[in-house]
Amino acid sequence: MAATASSPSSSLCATTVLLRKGNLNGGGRLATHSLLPQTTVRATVRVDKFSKSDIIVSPSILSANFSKLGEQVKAVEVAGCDWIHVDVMDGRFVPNITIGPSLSGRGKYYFEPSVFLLSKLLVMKISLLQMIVEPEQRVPDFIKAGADIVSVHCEQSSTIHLHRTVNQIKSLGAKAGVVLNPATPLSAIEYVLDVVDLVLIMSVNPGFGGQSFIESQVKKISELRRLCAEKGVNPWIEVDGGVTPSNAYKVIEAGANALVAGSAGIKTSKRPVALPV
Ligand SMILES: O=C(CO)[C@H](O)[C@H](O)COP(=O)(O)O
Ligand SMILES: [Co+2]
Repeated sequence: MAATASSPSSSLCATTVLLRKGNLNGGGRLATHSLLPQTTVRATVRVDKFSKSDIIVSPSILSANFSKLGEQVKAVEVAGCDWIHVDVMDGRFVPNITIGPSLSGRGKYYFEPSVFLLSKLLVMKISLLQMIVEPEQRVPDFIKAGADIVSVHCEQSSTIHLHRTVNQIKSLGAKAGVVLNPATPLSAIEYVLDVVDLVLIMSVNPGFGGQSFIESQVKKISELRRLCAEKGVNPWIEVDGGVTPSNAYKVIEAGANALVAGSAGIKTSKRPVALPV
């Protein structure tokens, strides 16, 4: 896909409007999120409609201007992006802190950036990456808030019981992903490869947008693709960090079919644009 966003049409943040509507309508949209079966249907059906032979571009909100978050994510959706990438960082597993599910009763306050707010605003799928210690503690809240795909790091300093956490995510109705830091070998996830929906290769050291792509990860992507073929499984293979229009071909050739685009996907100083593939 290759698309350019149009400028958000309303001067009033669309997020605010949607959340007001939700509240004015007796909170019906809020109630949906407290009912697990509806959340389950939403997450699985929404993600399953995508073909793994297409390339998904997933802009990362880490590169957005958070004071204009609603406008900027809406613009990338209008541009034709299908998934939005949300990094949850706790300042412990990675040296940065981002957003939570919702700190104020599921979007009660319109100014609070949260996963709930994004899910109310967007039709786009929310692909959530938990770069935190003990992600299992937060899985239910993020799924209730509207995450369609929940990915957790495989490193022991984040997720102690990876297989259990993957099953937890799936049992709550979302797609489950596992994430590897650049230094982590594929052997760390081999034993969950038959149960995950997505494997994400970090191609920068996680924490910040705008870093340079670590070239050694291309080989890791092709090894992962080969390992999946050997095992007869076909998870999404996603790459995150330093992916740009000039190196996207390398990771696609290596076998990736989902690309996170931070600084290449959302520019804070200009009108947001989608990464051409
Ligand atoms: O996980 C991340 C950094 O840790 C983010 O997804 C980040 O937004 C990627 O940004 P860029 O494409 O600019 O490298
Ligand atoms: Co990310």
